[in-house]
Amino acid sequence: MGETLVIAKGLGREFRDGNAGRISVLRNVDCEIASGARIALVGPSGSGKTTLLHILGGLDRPTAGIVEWPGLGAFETLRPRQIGFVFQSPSLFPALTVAQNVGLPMLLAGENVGDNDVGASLLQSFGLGELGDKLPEELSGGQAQRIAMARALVMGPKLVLADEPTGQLDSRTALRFFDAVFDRLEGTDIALVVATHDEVVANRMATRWTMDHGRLTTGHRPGAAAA
Ligand SMILES: Nc1ncnc2c1ncn2[C@@H]1O[C@H](COP(=O)(O)OP(=O)(O)OP(=O)(O)O)[C@@H](O)[C@H]1O
Repeated sequence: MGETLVIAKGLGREFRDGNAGRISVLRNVDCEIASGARIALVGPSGSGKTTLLHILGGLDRPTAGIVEWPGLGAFETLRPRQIGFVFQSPSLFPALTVAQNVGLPMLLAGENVGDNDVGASLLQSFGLGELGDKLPEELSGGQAQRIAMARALVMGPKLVLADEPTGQLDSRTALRFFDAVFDRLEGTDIALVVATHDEVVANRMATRWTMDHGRLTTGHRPGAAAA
């Protein structure tokens, strides 16, 4: 077991609904992410997966329970340096080229982007090396998602939280993409949590978390291919 990066206990998240009532989206969720983890987060639409990822990434606050980042330092420095986040919709900036989108976290962190060799090599290993000069409007949805993953990895974070990063790819292409992602992660301690509806992708991860009506069951899959 690696270093504990994130730990959550008794998480609850309520939202107001349209009728001035409240809906409970997360209920008493306990979970922990260790360095090097490969976790698939599965569950039906609306079960609370995105909400959990946002809280684990410090993008949203729980209404009950606690979340802490013992292995990732101060809250203010979590992103983009410690946590790379892939949003369900890839959210690339339309006026920036693919290469500029991938390099954006470095720019925001005050780093010298220069030729951005890391970004270029990420694009290359994801089979997107030819797209650096393209604008987002010229991409397919699946390409945009993979570029968002490259952007999440460019700072060398300790944790990547990815919300349906292959939702617009067929299972075979998604698996090939994850092979490339695992190759990039080989020899690093980077932890990966992927929300997915794709069983083929989920089975590639060592650990499965299952969300059902806001309740989370965590479990290890001893026979899984990835560590
Ligand atoms: N800001 C919000 N205000 C009110 N309700 C919300 C808000 N965000 C999410 N919800 C509700 O919380 C529930 C869980 O949403 P969430 O996006 O976390 O589910 P999900 O499992 O990621 O779904 P999907 O697989 O379709 O992406 C849904 O019923 C959703 O409508």
